[in-house]
Amino acid sequence: MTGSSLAEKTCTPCRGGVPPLTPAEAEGYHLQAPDWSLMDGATRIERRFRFKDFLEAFAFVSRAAALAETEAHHPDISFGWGYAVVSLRTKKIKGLHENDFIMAAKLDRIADGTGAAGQEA
Ligand SMILES: C[C@H](O)[C@H](O)[C@H]1CNC2=NC(N)=NC(=O)C2=N1
Repeated sequence: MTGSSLAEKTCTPCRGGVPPLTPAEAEGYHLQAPDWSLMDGATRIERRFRFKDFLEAFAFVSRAAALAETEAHHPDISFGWGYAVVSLRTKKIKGLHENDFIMAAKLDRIADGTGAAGQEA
C-alpha cells in the first residue's frame, strides 16, 4: 500500500501536549529522509546542503522561508558561500514531530530544484 510520501503531506498545526517522537519512531521517519542526520538524541534533524555559490545558497534559503511560512513550521538555517545547514525540531514539544520530516522532504525537493551542486549529510 503506497502511503502518500512525506513531501506530499502538509504540516499539522503545532500544538503543545503532543509527545515528541520516540527515538524508534524518529528512526522510522528517518528512513524516508536518509540524507538527514538524527541529532541530540533524536530530538533534532540536520542536513548540510551544498550549492555552487552564495546566491544559490541564498535562493534556497529564500524558498525555504516561504515554505516555512506556508507550512507554519520553521527551520533554523545557517548559510554562506556554497552551503546551507538546516536544523529542524518542533520547539513547542522540544523534540521531533512528523512535521519536521515533512519539512525535510519538502526542503530536499527545493534543493534538487535549485540546482544544488550535491548534498552531504
Ligand atoms: C503559532 C505558530 O504556528 C507556532 O508557534 C509554530 C510556528 N513554527 C514552529 N516551528 C517549529 N519548528 N516549531 C514550533 O513549535 C513552531 N510553532
